[in-house]
Amino acid sequence: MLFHVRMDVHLPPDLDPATRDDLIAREKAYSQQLQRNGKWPQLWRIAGEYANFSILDTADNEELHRLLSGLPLFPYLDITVTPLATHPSKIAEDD
Ligand SMILES: O=C(O)CC1=CCC(=O)O1
Repeated sequence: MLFHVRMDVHLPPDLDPATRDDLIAREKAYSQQLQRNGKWPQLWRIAGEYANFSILDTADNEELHRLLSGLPLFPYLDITVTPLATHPSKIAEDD
């Protein structure tokens, strides 16, 4: 199942710099592992914002929730999820 996910990052301005760096490093490692195993096929920075648009590909809503709630930055994210369905006008890859 494909999901469009928007994540807005809201780190407290007074967060200890070492804690901030550690969170961001762990977030990167976590997301890159999911990219490598195909669960997170698209990750885009929204230009001009500390936010991203992502496509996640999970077996079901429960797996999506598990992956998102495991993000190291999860306590600092506003997350908006949109389920995706195939558009009837989309051409096949080989058309
Ligand atoms: O958009 C961000 O910076 C938050 C984030 C999600 C995956 C990642 O590596 O960073």
